[in-house]
Amino acid sequence: MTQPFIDLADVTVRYGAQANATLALDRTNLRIAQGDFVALVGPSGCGKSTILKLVAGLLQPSSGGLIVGGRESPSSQQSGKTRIGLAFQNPTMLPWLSIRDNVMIPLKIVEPFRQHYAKKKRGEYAERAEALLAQVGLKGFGDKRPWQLSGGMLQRASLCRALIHEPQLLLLDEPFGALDSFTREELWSLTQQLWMDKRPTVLLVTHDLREAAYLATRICVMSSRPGRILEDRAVPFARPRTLAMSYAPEVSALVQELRLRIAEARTAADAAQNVIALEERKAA
Ligand SMILES: Nc1ncnc2c1ncn2[C@@H]1O[C@H](COP(=O)(O)OP(=O)(O)OP(=O)(O)O)[C@@H](O)[C@H]1O
Repeated sequence: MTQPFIDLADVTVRYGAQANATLALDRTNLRIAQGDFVALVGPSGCGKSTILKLVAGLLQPSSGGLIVGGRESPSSQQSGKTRIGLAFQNPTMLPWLSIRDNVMIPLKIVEPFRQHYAKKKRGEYAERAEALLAQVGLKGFGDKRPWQLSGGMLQRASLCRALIHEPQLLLLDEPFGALDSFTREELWSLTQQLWMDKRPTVLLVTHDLREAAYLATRICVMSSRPGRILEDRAVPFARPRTLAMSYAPEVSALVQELRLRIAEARTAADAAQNVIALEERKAA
């Protein structure tokens, strides 16, 4: 890989005061090239969202080096230089705004869009929001309020909001986790389409291994906390991938291998925890 777009070099993150800090990441390394689609999977609490927060500039590493968008260590001010789109499991929409205005929020905040927002661009931006809403199947819903939409529709709108400012980097934290399986699979296709159109760099946190195999070009499996990348797998399947392909034997085999790897990581962590508990009981 030439200059990576994202580079975590021996990154350690501790939460809380030194005496009883939680070690979330321990000398974690992860390099991602521009335009790549990387899925982070691993046991619950292993530090996946912590990596997303670091990359978003919401959190600083306790030690180690961090490059985002080719620049070092993004603070919340610096991360403004890389346009970032975010979508989470529960899309938070401002209830007093229409869906269109919710989708347009990044354009009110992120430069260079912000300086044009109040002037002539307002109408142009509204058209852009409408076009994106139509692309995700929400044509005609721009005037509705968030409470008038289903969970799946809100998640589609939240993807539009994440993409409206044409981010170079898209951070997705279990964005489809709360949806029924039909809606989830529809949104996988949509996400693949949106990624293929604009090719942002994507970092997806998910517990769904079939989702990771369908969407990602690489899947990184993390160890139990403190998290490290245990395995970095290329996902070689041709694009555009279809839902039928996600049930193909080679995809199922990959999913099964990843499942076993995560189960091993959890068992190793449980065993280590038992040893610590035994030592503590002996010492007491
Ligand atoms: N603000 C915080 N203060 C203290 N501990 C935290 C904080 N945020 C996260 N942690 C702890 O750090 C560890 C990693 O958390 P993180 O949310 O990154 O894990 P995760 O892999 O995303 O979990 P999940 O899959 O359950 O969403 C967990 O043990 C968590 O309890």
